Amino acid sequence: MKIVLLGASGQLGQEWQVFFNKQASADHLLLPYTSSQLDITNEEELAHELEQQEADVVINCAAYTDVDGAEEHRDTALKVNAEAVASLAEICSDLDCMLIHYSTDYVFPGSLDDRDNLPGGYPEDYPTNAINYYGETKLKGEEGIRSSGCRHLIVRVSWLCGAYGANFVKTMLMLGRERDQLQVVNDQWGSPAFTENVVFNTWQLLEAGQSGTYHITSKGLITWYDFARATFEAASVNVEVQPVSSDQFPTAAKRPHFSKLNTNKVKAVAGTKVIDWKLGLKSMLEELESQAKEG
Ligand SMILES: NC(=O)C1=CN([C@@H]2O[C@H](COP(=O)(O)OP(=O)(O)OC[C@H]3O[C@@H](n4cnc5c(N)ncnc54)[C@H](OP(=O)(O)O)[C@@H]3O)[C@@H](O)[C@H]2O)C=CC1
Ligand SMILES: Cc1cn([C@H]2C[C@H](O)[C@@H](COP(=O)(O)OP(=O)(O)O[C@H]3O[C@@H](C)C(=O)[C@@H](O)[C@H]3O)O2)c(=O)[nH]c1=O
Repeated sequence: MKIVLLGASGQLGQEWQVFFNKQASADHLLLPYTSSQLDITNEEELAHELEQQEADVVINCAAYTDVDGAEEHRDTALKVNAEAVASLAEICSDLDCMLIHYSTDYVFPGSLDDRDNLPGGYPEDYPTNAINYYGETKLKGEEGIRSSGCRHLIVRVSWLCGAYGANFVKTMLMLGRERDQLQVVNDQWGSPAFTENVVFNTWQLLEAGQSGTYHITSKGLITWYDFARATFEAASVNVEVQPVSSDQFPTAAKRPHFSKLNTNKVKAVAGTKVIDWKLGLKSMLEELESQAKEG
């Protein structure tokens, strides 16, 4: 199976490469492209490259992920997350290639009422209404894929964290080591998805011949404050963490009060594993520690 990986230098892109390196199977050939090797907004180049490669599967990890930045740099966010994704889907449809694409919890409205009414989280078919511009662009990307008619898996993840690239856990560890005190919001609820588990489960979905939209995240419901506290405890970082409300931590883009994704659909597919968030955090921190030891 020939697999093209787009956005290869991001956190999920790097995790896919680690996964294939560990698998080392002669049955799978992974062709990773960083943004400088292939810019997905360059439609002509994208079509040319995919035609040349005759891939069976394209995994799209490329995205504009700066949530606050998207409010200001609207054109870029729209181009990368929506227009380029729609073109990619058309190309995949023409080439009869399977497209695996990632989307976000921020496609949902994220109200506190939803937290009370949906204790298990948003199911895949719950009506979308994006919370911010990044979420809007990601939603348009999803719609572009569905209307292209290409064979696809759209995997929505939330609060993505892993040992490679930038994420909340790594930001907290950096800030926690620099400062004596931090303020972290305690009125936004959700659950982290860990890159290693996301890649594993996506692969299970592909191997099981699944298509359509799936949610992948961990078990549990926590706030960012809980997540920060647990990170410092597990990594033995001594910093005072103050819980604050969203109003006390203003950001350019609005964040949801609730963005838990329901994982019943993925859980029903044989071979998948939905892990507890504490276990995901532990194994991520272990991986970071072993990277630090290796220097
Ligand atoms: N991070 C998170 O918390 C969440 C992420 N997601 C989704 O998961 C997916 C993976 O996210 P994640 O790995 O964290 O993202 P990252 O920001 O870590 O990586 C995104 C990658 O996309 C690349 N990229 C950006 N623009 C282009 C372009 N025009 N052409 C080609 N590549 C480009 C970037 O390249 P470069 O580094 O050179 O800019 C980067 O390597 C995305 O679809 C994201 O929307 C969903 C929910 C949560
Ligand atoms: C750094 C920091 C953040 N926060 C808050 C801001 C925000 O509400 C929350 C998380 O901050 P981040 O900047 O990591 O979060 P954010 O960029 O919103 O993360 C999102 O990324 C995109 C790509 C997604 O798709 C989402 O699923 C989600 O993971 O924590 C604090 O309260 N204190 C802090 O010191």
